[in-house]
Amino acid sequence: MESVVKRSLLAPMKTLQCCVSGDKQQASRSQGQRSKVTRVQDPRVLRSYEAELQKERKLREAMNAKKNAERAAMRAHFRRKYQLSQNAKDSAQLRAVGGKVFLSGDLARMVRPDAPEKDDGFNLIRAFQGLKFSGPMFTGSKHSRADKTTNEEPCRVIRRTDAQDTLLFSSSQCSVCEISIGSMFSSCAGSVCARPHLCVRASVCVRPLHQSSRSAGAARLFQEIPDTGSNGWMNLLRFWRDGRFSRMHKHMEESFRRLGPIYREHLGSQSSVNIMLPMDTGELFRSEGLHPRRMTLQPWATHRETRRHSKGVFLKNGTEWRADRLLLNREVMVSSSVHRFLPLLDEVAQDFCRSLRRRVQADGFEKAGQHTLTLDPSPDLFRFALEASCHVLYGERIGLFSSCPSDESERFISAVERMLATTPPLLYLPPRLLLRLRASLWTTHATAWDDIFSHAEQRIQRSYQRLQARPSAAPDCSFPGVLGKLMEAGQLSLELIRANITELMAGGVDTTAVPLQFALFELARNPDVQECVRAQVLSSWQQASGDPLKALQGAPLLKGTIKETLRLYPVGITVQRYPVRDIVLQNYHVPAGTLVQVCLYPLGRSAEVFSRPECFDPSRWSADADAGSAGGFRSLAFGFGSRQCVGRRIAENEMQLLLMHILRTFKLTVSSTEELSTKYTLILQPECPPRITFSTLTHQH
Ligand code: HEM
Repeated sequence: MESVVKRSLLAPMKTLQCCVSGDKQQASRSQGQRSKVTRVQDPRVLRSYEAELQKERKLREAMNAKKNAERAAMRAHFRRKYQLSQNAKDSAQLRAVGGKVFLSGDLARMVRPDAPEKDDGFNLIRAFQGLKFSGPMFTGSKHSRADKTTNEEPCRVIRRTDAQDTLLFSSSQCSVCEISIGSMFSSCAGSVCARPHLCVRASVCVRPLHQSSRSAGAARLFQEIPDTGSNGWMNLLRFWRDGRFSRMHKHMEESFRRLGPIYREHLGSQSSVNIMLPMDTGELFRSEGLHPRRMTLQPWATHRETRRHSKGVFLKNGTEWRADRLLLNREVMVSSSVHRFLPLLDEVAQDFCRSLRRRVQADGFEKAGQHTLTLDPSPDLFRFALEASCHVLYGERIGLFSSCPSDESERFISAVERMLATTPPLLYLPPRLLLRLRASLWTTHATAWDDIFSHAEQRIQRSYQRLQARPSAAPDCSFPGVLGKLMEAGQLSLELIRANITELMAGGVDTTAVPLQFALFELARNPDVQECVRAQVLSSWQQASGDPLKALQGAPLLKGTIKETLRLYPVGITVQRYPVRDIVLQNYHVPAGTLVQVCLYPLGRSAEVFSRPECFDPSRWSADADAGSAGGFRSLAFGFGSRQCVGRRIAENEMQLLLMHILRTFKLTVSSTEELSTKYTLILQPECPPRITFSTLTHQH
């Protein structure tokens, strides 16, 4: 019997081997042999084995196709994310499995990091996931007007009903996968489904992450959300009359106290839904779409349009924004770029401290070898921030710590201040009215921007000439600044480089100089905290042997100090988004396209979100302490997702490095530990800059 089986199997096995190895000669040889063998074998036995082999082959092919499709789906996902052209092979591999790909746990998590565990890291993969996980199609709700206008249709990832850790890639209209599988879903009524693993509605029923979406059926009407007054123009008049713009953050805090965790506000031409709780922010974040949009700063946009300047990432939207943003990320957000500019920031921070030390020694009073001087550090901090920005962006120092800094720089600093202060009152007027409004407010605003542009223009010209003059034969390896890198890359037109660099300049000075004032004040009025941070800084600095990156990594309390400062004094008091699908917040239905603002000032001071919110405690952000807390969406000063602050890495490192060197050099004290009054001028700042006492440490470390 054994010999019969062996003989009958031998030929087909050989044929198969030859097919796999591509050995034609051997294949034809074995064909010959087979004809010999089959002549002597029972054809029924042979057919049955051949059928078995055929089945096996099909199974293997199906498994291979599945694996290929899995890889193709991942490749397609990243291609779309990084805006690379699609690949026909990937599409074919996806088509081979009918557009269905079940991703295993790790891969699924890569494309769908539902709830960001950490809210402070920039992760290209996470930030540009660009995937929608639910939407009207999935929740069964009707498409809203705004939904129809949106032309984004990213891949959909749906949680399966029958598997805990598996995701189904579907692609009904997906431009990546190019496969139409609409029919797969259309026949299903949802409740009784022959193919529950393919049923969209069934998937939604078990989505565990969108608590609020689950209650969508019972959600209350949008109009039922409490508001602060239904007439936007009356409200705007009241704001102007009472000068309430400068107390916007307090107004928000008070409105939440009065109306609960969600309310609507109508101001002039703008209406918004205001929220603050992390669970609502999470829901908003998940619905921001591939091209997240913020509220347009209309006065800024009108300036660009009337002066015929291009817009940079701050003012752009859609695919244009994304294209510029990906190029900027490469130069300022990814870790290789941080390595490039960190030494430049460190150099400026060290120079600042040396110059301040000289001044304290020269002008302060001395006791037992310790020099002490009380001063308002804000003008110096503005100069520091400008010097640091220019060094990173243009690759050149502008000498602001010298005894007579240039008028040009002082003019720039004052222009940014004027531009910021005149923005909020102009923010809620329609653009046409802005243009007609030849009032001094608009003129002040527009000319402030003109000054900012002309400063940037001069710097750009200078850097351009410097780059041109670099000998091409022996290329200078030094970092040419972000501007130089963008020029070298040659992917953005000069006009777009100018637009973006000007925005980076305008956005990069006050935003860091002001939190530094608050940080110094809080460290000075919390001496125990100051000592803790200093102890960590000194030990880390010693171990890092002058390497700024290592020094920062070894002193996480510095990062905690910045996060804690921005919790209490967020530079921008809101982060705004227009959800691309209908969502449910606090059990109210919020249609797609509604302006939703996360109010950071009330969030940072909420006892519901932070324990002892009034305490300045950098250690609350340490990994251990944070792990026990309610999770993400609590530290949002830089915004979130792919549209988060593009200058974040510059800002964080710049501020941490300066604090590090100040703590190594000085002891900080304040005469009064009273709360600082704050005002809102597009950014949150102290009403009166705090005076800080700097005392030199006897042994500088
Ligand atoms: C403590 C310092 C800073 C804070 C708190 C801050 C905060 C923010 C916030 C909240 C946003 C909106 C993000 C969102 O919508 O999710 C933003 C956007 C932006 N920031 Fe910052 N920022 C800071 C420093 C900087 C610096 C130093 C620069 C330039 C070097 C900069 C340039 C920008 C730009 C260009 C955008 C627009 C990004 C986009 O729309 O793609 N910021 N910033």
